[in-house]
Amino acid sequence: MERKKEEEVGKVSVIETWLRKHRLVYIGATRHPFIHSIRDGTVDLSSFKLWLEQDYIFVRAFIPFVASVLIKASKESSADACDDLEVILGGMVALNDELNWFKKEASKWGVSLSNVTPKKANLKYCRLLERLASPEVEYTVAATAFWAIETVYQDSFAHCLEEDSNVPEDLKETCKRWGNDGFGQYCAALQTIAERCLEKSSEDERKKAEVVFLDILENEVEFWNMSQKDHV
Ligand SMILES: Cc1ncc(CO)c(N)n1
Repeated sequence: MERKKEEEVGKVSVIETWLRKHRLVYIGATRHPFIHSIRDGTVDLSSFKLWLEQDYIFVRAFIPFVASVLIKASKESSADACDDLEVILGGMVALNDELNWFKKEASKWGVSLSNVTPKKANLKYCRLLERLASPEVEYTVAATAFWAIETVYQDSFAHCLEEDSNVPEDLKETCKRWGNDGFGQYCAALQTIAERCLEKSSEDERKKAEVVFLDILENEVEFWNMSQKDHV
């Protein structure tokens, strides 16, 4: 039924196809037990603090990756890519706010960010970011990765803000940080960029982007696991 309708309306986007094909992995990354525990208010606070410390390190490593996407966007010559630069630059500005937010949030919880040792899953994810920042990685692949990384957080934390949730008052700020509508629109803009690139790209490039998409989802699952593991 659904398929027939799509044929009438037009073809399904590349990203939509992936989301269907890899639905279980995507759900694993965006509906993780750690996220459920924030959503229902049963979260273990030492897990939350551990996540906060580790995510601060991740975000610091994320910034040079986003800068690399910005550089790639600036070299795109096609006319339809001219707005990409502004969207990505907006993302960089938001990351500056985010770093300040981490510092504020850490002091609220009595967490020190100055001497955090990155855990294995975090190091692994940061190394993936480093590889993806390389000039050899095509803009399509990098833009897809960027979209996926932001979207996992957006989808996860927006889930925590749904009406039937029971997020503790002092964790609402965190959920809003990534779950708010503005961040949702930003992720939609990143999706538009990635999708446009994917539609124009070669089969080979599209395949590479799909592999990276899956790699990111798996790293996100491991990142959530890491936050819970030592504290269950
Ligand atoms: C692990 C991780 N993934 C995605 C984001 C989104 O910025 C983040 N802050 N941390």
